[in-house]
Amino acid sequence: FLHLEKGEKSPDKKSMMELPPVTSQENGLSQILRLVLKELSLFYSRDVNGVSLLYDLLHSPWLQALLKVYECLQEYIMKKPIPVLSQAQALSCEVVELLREVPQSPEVRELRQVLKAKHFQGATIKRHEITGDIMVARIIHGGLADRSGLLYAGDKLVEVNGISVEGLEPEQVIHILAMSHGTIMFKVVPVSDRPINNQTTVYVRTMAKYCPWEDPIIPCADAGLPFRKGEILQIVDRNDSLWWQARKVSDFGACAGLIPSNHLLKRKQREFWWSQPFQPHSCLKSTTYGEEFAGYGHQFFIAGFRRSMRLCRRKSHTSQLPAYTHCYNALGAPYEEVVRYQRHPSDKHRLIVLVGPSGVGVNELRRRLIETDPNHFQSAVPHTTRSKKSYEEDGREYHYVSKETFESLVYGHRMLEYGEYKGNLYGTSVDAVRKVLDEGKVCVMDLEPQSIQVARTHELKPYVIFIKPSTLNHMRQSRKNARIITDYYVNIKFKDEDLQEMEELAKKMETQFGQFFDQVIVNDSLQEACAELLTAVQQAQDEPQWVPATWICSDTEPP
Ligand SMILES: Nc1ncnc2c1ncn2[C@@H]1O[C@H](COP(=O)(O)OP(=O)(O)OP(=O)(O)O)[C@@H](O)[C@H]1O
Repeated sequence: FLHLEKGEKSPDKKSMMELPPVTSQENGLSQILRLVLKELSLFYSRDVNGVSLLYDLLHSPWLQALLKVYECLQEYIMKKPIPVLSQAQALSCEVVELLREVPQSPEVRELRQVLKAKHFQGATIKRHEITGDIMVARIIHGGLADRSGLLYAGDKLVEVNGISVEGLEPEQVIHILAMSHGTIMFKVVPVSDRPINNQTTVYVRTMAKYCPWEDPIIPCADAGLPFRKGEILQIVDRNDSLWWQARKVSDFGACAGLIPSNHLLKRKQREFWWSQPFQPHSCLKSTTYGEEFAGYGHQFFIAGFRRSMRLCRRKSHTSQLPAYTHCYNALGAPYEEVVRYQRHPSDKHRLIVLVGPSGVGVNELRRRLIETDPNHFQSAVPHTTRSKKSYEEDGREYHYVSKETFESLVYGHRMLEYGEYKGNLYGTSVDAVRKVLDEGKVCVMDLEPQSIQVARTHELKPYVIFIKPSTLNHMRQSRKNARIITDYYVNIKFKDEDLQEMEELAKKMETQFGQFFDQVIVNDSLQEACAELLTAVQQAQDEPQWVPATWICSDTEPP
């Protein structure tokens, strides 16, 4: 289907010798076929056994098309050295007409689409700024042109299907291609220095979303690769400093598409990315906080299930504090280089972080996970500046520290997350998490999404699971008997607006922090969500996962 003619090169003499002798058009196979069909038609009406079958077979359009193509190719060989493009064009039209009535196989349909795609055969064209020539701007990795190995970026386009492209606008050339049926022939003058792509491929996680059709500066939107936040891309070509080529690891069969380079995307980000500030959850706005909750009413005590921790998060002033500034720095990198990592059985476990809007069931799921095997799963013991109660034990419910000690932990960046509640400070330290991991256990904690960045370190290698609410209708059913934990004394039923708020907040969290989520679990049926959580946690520990390259090799440069 794709014929590429390069410059003025004559046909290969050796291949000519090996071909059967030339048949002239008049005595050609089509002529013989016509005669045979004429003979057969005489017997057709007499109902001679098998004649109708033979007639239909020889009369089929595909056989006639095949003969036509064969004869025409013989003709081209005769008229050496230059193939006759006008004839080729006429031939392709005739053959297409012949085959038009024949139902097409899916493969033929697909091929037609490829051939008619706006970035023809996986290449883009542009007008040379100085000479005005139509040039091949880039070859799309894995596309038809790339696989043919015949077209290169920088080749000058001279003719398309016999029509000179001199003086034409690139759009007009595309129009000719779009109007062409079947075979498309290009006449090109090859670029003198063919580029060699000797770059190593790099894998990245996208930290922003991108839609080529909404990008006014992309050279060819049809050749663009749209992506969501958090997708893993394989970057296959970085020759152009502004436009790279990449493909999704989730769709390896597809050919590559254009994506803005790191440099370009950063520039764009400065213009319009992350313009919406994160809205903190307001579910508890009108709640009067009571006494903090201890023990959570369960048979055994699990550290880290402090209601005060969750309540103070919502009132926290964390974004003003130094520990949280990393978050904004990291958002500046549009692509994060990633590598495949599988924890060695002798390595420490990865930290499991659960994230979700208030009331979605983060703590319920965490508690149930720990209950499945309390010797294997554990929470980290938080710190607090409030005084110890008579029934409490230092290092079990909390680490009880002075305000000065707590603040020194904060300013020393030792706190993963912290906040103030009723005049006391509460927080979880890196050391508390490390203690669980050092004991060979899996540390499971919940974090506000703004704090994920702080936990994303080479040491903790957090695996982040987003707990997502199901649809409103489902939640109205499933949360009938559930209680929102807002206060020590009053556990109120979920109202419709609480559920709506949960849904809205979940959307915002996904939009703003979705790039950090390794897994998303919809908490519809508690039992199913628990089973999914257990599987996800096991996969995080025992199966290969994409992690930032800096966690594995500390000297990795950003792509
Ligand atoms: N899938 C579910 N089906 C029914 N009830 C659920 C489900 N998930 C959680 N719940 C209930 O919803 C209530 C709130 O859950 P939970 O306390 O775990 O929320 P949370 O995400 O930790 O939010 P917060 O931090 O505000 O407490 C609890 O009563 C819990 O038992």
